[in-house]
Amino acid sequence: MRFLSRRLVMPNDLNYANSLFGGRALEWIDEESAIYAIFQLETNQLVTKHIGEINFESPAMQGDVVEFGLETKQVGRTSITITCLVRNKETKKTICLADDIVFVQVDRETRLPVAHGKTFDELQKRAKLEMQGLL
Ligand SMILES: CCCCCCCCCCCCCCCC(=O)SCCNC(=O)CCNC(=O)[C@H](O)C(C)(C)COP(=O)(O)OP(=O)(O)OC[C@H]1O[C@@H](n2cnc3c(N)ncnc32)[C@H](O)[C@@H]1OP(=O)(O)O
Repeated sequence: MRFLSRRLVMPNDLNYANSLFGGRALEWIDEESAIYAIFQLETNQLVTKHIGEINFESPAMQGDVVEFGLETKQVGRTSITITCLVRNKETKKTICLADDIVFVQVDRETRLPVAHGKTFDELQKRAKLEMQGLL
């Protein structure tokens, strides 16, 4: 899993209990995962199809920096399934885990699913090269 992005928890992100609002965390997860999926599949014609179970494990407080770990779990014909882990940058404590986030490539005109032409192995190979700084 690669931690590619960070955000600062600001006053506007808090719930009545002064911790990070769950809805804001979901918004960030959707956005971070979409950006990751766009670069994995090399297309921006993606829609969020499904967000599976999300487990909120510990709160984030105002002033905390949270980081987003992203990983490709599965690659289908038109879809990609992503895991997103949000954790506290400093303590590394897990804030929440979204295990099944599915994006589908759709045709610009018809908005129906279309094949993206990528495979899991291909994406894994590319990720390895990126981690070695070769891409
Ligand atoms: C260079 C930088 C540029 C930056 C510039 C960025 C600008 C560009 C930003 C774009 C960023 C996008 C991020 C926006 C995120 C939203 O906010 S999108 C808005 C919310 N989402 C929607 O409105 C989608 C509404 N849903 C739909 O339109 C239709 O359901 C869909 C997506 C076309 C799919 O239709 P469908 O009949 O379910 O299709 P179907 O063929 O049955 O399934 C398609 C695939 O989904 C899978 N699937 C279907 N149902 C499920 C399910 N329940 N669970 C799991 N998988 C499922 C199927 O297994 C299949 O996968 P494959 O086997 O083909 O890989």
